[in-house]
Amino acid sequence: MTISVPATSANLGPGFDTLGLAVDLRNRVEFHPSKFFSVSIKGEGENNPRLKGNNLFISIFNEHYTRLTKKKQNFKFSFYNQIPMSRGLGSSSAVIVSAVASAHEAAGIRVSKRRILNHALVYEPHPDNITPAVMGGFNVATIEKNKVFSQKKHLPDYLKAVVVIPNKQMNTAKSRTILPKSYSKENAIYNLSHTALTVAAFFNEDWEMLKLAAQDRFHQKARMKTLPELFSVQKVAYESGALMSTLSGSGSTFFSLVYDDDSAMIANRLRQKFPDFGVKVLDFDNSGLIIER
Ligand SMILES: Nc1ncnc2c1ncn2[C@@H]1O[C@H](COP(=O)(O)OP(=O)(O)O)[C@@H](O)[C@H]1O
Ligand SMILES: N[C@@H](CCOP(=O)(O)O)C(=O)O
Repeated sequence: MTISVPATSANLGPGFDTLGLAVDLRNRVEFHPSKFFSVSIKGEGENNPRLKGNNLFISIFNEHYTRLTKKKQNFKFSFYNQIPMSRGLGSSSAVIVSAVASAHEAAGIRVSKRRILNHALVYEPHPDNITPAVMGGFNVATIEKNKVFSQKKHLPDYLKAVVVIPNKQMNTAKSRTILPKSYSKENAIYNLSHTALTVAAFFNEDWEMLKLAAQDRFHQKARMKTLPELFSVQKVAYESGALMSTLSGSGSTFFSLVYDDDSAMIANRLRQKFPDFGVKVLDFDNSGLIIER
């Protein structure tokens, strides 16, 4: 059994805790029942001994497997990770979603993606990453009565993501503590109207509107100040023709949406200007959670 989940870029500027999309960088896990518990990791996290034991995946998997089967069973898990940790590309959401989905599969219980999403919400209280991780594509999401309500837009092939990934880790929980405790009415209206315009631009495929729409007064500036080169990354991305360029999740990755035709040129400019940062051109992912039986 193989389960895979894509990386995500959340917020997309003004849509704090609300907007997110999936990119084609996946964490994959294979597992089967075994006499002894074992974990092997290839890719991201392979040199991290903490992940070989009771990591976030294992604890969520065990919780759901025991709840569903009322049994204890050892498994052999093999992880193939492409999503860098604590860089704003939704590594924790991918792990949470894959653990919930894997436990249901291991228990022989088939459930809808919506059900898996609602289980994932227990571990990640904002829906902007877990929704595209499960559904793929661009998503707008909210929570009502502990359930996620969302709308998805399929992203076309002629768009690409260019991500600039610094070495610096930014833990999401920690990076939420540096945000203001409250916002003025003026700034609330600013973000509300810009989020609405961003959503409309995605659904109407008005990509040229995104640069104006995707401006934020809630979280980006405070977070980018902790790694000031990110202001220059955004400037270079826009000067090179990016359609939108925003902090990815809580950072440190910077996400740009670009036309496919411009993607190599924009990525090369960013590589030249920021040789210490990783730069990748990625397809968008419209599949989300994939279960291969
Ligand atoms: N592949 C993984 N296996 C196990 N746990 C992981 C993995 N990736 C991320 N995590 C967990 O998620 C945490 C990172 O979460 P967070 O700071 O929200 O990063 P991100 O911005 O990438 O979602 C890690 O400290 C670890 O606990
Ligand atoms: N809305 C959240 C998104 C966090 O995304 P991540 O990829 O950094 O986990 C926030 O901005 O805190």
